[in-house]
Amino acid sequence: MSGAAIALEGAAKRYPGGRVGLAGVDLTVPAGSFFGLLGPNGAGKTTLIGLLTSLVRPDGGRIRVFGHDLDGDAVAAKECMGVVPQEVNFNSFEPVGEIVETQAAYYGLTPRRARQRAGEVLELVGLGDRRRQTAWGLSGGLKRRLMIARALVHEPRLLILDEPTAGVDLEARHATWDLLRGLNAEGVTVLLTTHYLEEAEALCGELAILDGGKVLARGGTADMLHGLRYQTLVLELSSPITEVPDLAPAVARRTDAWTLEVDIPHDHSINDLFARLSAAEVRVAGLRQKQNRLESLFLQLVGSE
Ligand SMILES: Nc1ncnc2c1ncn2[C@@H]1O[C@H](COP(=O)(O)OP(=O)(O)OP(=O)(O)O)[C@@H](O)[C@H]1O
Repeated sequence: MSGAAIALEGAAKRYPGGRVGLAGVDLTVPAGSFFGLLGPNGAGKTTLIGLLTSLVRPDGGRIRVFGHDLDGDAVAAKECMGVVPQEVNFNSFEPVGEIVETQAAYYGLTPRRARQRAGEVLELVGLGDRRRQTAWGLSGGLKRRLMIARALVHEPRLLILDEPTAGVDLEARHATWDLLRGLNAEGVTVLLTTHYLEEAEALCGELAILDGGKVLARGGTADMLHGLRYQTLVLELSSPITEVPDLAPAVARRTDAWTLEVDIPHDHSINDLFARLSAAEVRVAGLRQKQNRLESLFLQLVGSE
């Protein structure tokens, strides 16, 4: 598949009170890609999704979905996309099957086709046997999956998910990852926002990093993460030191007699660091990461602006 699933040109949003949601963003999401939007709180990710789904009115710019302009051809654009919002937004007292069938009716499916299609998508997300239950009893992870099933009912070519695994347990997260990978392998373009770097790394072939309503960086995930030059570890020592050991290529700083901060290059192994510490007779009682990798990535990008 070629061409753009999403093309933003100068997409801008300023909220009442002056807060910048998006500051004139140009961004292309290729058809068939698995694309991640990353950024700290307030970066503009939800605003971007809001503009795509017409929940937020733009102040300027042009947005096209598979070539359909959201301004003039919104119905065609919306038929191409399925949306999974951040918050659960179905009636939990309704049966699972009806939640999906009602959505199908919005897209003009006949009742018979809606029932059939609901069965297919519920089966796909692992809720085939819950059709007659109310959504009330579903776990947080299964509620998200129900929203994915609902978003897929009209067979969209583009699936947009706002933090699809926020707050769900590890097992449910991995099940959702497998589901999304499968959809993408079948040709569905996937755009998601996430706070989890490991989620972006596990799923997304391409990333855009947003901050302050602007795209700070965009590229292939592997290339972007290669830009993470080092990670910083804080080592608590079991005996005090007076001199900073030479741990090259890692670089150590003494915070106090019992604490070392060590910058290790991303391609350097922790085992090697420990071998060097041991050779320097530095004994380590505990270790933690000073920043997580996502924070480091933001800091490096903001620092290099
Ligand atoms: N309805 C609103 N009214 C006023 N300001 C808003 C509104 N929605 C968002 N903003 C502001 O716009 C900026 C971008 O917010 P947005 O929610 O798009 O960021 P985000 O990257 O999705 O953040 P999060 O990860 O916390 O969801 C922030 O400064 C936010 O405070």
